[in-house]
Amino acid sequence: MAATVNPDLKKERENSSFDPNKITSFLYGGPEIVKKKRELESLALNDPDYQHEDLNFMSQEQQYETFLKKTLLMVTKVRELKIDVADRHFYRSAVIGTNPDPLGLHVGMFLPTLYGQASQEQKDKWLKMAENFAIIGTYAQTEMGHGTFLRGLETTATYDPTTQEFVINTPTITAYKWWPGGLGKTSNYCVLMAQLYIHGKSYGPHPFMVQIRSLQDHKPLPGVTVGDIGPKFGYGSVDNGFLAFNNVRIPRENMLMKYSKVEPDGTYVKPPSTKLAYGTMVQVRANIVVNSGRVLAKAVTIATRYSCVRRQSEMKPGHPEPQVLDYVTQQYKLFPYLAAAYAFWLTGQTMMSVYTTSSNQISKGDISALPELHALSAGLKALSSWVANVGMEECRMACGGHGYSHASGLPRLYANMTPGATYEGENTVMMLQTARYLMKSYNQSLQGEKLAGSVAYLSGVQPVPAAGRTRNMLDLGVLCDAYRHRAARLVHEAAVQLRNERQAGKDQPDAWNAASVDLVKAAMAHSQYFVVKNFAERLTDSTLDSSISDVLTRLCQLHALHGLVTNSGDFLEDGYLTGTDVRQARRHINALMAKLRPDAVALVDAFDFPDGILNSVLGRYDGNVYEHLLEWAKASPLNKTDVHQSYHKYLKPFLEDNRAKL
Ligand SMILES: CC(C)(COP(=O)(O)OP(=O)(O)OC[C@H]1O[C@@H](n2cnc3c(N)ncnc32)[C@H](O)[C@@H]1OP(=O)(O)O)[C@@H](O)C(=O)NCCC(=O)NCCSC(=O)CCCC(=O)O
Ligand SMILES: Cc1cc2nc3c(=O)[nH]c(=O)nc-3n(C[C@H](O)[C@H](O)[C@H](O)COP(=O)(O)OP(=O)(O)OC[C@H]3O[C@@H](n4cnc5c(N)ncnc54)[C@H](O)[C@@H]3O)c2cc1C
Repeated sequence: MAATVNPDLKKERENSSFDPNKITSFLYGGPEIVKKKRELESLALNDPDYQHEDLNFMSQEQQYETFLKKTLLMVTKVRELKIDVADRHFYRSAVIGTNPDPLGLHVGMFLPTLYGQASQEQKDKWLKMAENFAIIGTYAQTEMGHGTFLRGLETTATYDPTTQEFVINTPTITAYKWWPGGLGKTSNYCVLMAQLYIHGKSYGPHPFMVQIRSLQDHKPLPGVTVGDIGPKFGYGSVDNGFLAFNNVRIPRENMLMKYSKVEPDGTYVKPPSTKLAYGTMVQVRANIVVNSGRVLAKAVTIATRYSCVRRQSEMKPGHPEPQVLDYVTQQYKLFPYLAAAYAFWLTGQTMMSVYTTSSNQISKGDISALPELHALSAGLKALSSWVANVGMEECRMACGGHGYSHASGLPRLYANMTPGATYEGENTVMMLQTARYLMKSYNQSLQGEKLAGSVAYLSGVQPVPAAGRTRNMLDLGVLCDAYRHRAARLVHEAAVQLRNERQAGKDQPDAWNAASVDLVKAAMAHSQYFVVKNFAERLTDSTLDSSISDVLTRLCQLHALHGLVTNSGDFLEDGYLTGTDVRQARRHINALMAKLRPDAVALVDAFDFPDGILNSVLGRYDGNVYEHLLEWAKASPLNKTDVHQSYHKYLKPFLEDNRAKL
């Protein structure tokens, strides 16, 4: 086995213009954090207790069992090692890689819902148990018939004042809870979203704490039907489940009552906003923005390293085969996603800081930040997960045939991450939520109100510049202005279209539906402007070393220019940019790619994913791809014996029969 680094990758690293550690430090928030991250990762990756056969060689049942064992062990070890809460994600992501785990919903939604929606008494009662995994819960909201439309949920929680209980029921097949992670086999509790009924009146979806399995033998409690929904596109390591109730009674105190309340006599106390019950989803959407950046970073790390190791075809007659990354078309496949990975990594950080500030404000009772937080997180969640989806697939195809093998890590990455476009709010639906906020804000600005936050720019649409003006299309200020203009114009045009539909006689919902393609386009442009502006602003950080600010600036320019060229119609339509500007933009892209080429490997190294986390033969740090491909294939279950048992069962008699008939 080759112990040395592949010479092509070695040369790439020697020729880069900067030290990748500096960018790693920038991406993670300083050298101390990077040090901690690396320590925790190597602790997890070198722990023999976490080793197991490749998941790709396992059935769904084996994957679930392996991951259950592994995540339970992780919980115990995190406690023993006394890892700080703030650092746990480093350890966790090294243990689970890019696979979801059966406790993911407990940590990611069940606990956050208790923190965000439970009253103090309820926290006193359940938090200690939940935080210490004495109970395991999930977030059971989606039903077979309704995921998007929460007001359409059919599960009922009917208050019975005589016993001071809620009676939970699943009135139809479509009311079965369907999808919640960890529900199928793992959880014994859940936060259940159900329609609250009091004295025959409906109050809409509310969260309830419901025990579903016995703490003694893990059997479903009386009246509870629960199980696994079966194999999926990915997510083999998680037991997504179904759940139904038949007259299951829970105490009144089990409705999560931080905001809405039901008094013993059945009096309903309204929350300051009914949407506070949707708070956990907002948090997870903000997290998806962070994850999309990371996932894209993983995919481009794999494809970029491999493209330096892979040599193919003859570029110049008689010359050695070039590294495929030297083909400019290959650069055009990968570098825009390299730039997008950086863009979303940084957007994710800003999104999380907006989330933290706003949610602190909200939990103190000031809910004024809620609409902006919802609109921003919905739009960025949708944009980032869409780009990650397309990018992961582009990276897979850029690896040629080997990209299709599970050895590349890319099919599994894709299958596990693509639902980010669907769960936690289907992307089109999320863009329409952002559009709703944009339309409201736009109308407020028409009425002379001053707008703040991400929509402040809607207050004044910039005029189209005079013809003949030349621009420097590499100037980040010019690029931000162009994105800003496009967003403001598309918001304006969607608003005009809505108004025209109304004037043509449609009611508001029909007009909204008729204008919805343009509304999504406007929300997309708004979100893209946010990402480009955020990237450019981060580069103004005066502590940035010039060697890295130069290369990061190129990435930012490439990100903005690539988006501009691929959506050029939007910028040209009203004459804001000219054909010359777009032509210039295309030329700059080529020049930027040529400048980025020697830094490509260093730029992906800077994401600092150890091999154990990347889990890809093609993306290995040492580039020794071919010998490990062979080793990986040899470990495949079909190769455990030279002659497979099916030969004796089927092939042998078939061949013998055919030979006998000759
Ligand atoms: C689509 C909507 C937003 C529609 O809700 P609606 O009540 O019909 O609302 P509407 O009439 O369109 O708007 C009414 C109003 O509510 C606002 N709003 C809506 N959601 C929020 C929020 N979260 N925070 C703050 N405000 C919110 C809207 O902006 C509207 O405001 P407005 O009237 O315009 O002032 C909602 O139903 C929804 O959020 N659906 C998506 C469901 C979802 O995200 N499910 C996630 C399940 S858990 C999961 O998938 C976990 C996977 C994790 C994993 O496996 O890793
Ligand atoms: C891997 C995975 C894990 C999940 N985990 C959980 C979990 O832990 N807990 C949980 O509760 N749920 C979970 N879900 C469910 C998930 O949240 C829902 O699937 C998601 O919210 C989308 O809802 P839906 O399935 O009803 O899609 P639908 O709304 O039926 O979407 C179908 C199509 O209709 C369109 N559409 C729907 N409404 C509108 C509209 N108003 N305007 C325009 N177009 C519209 C959509 O854009 C989409 O194209 C999970 C799902 C997956 C795939």
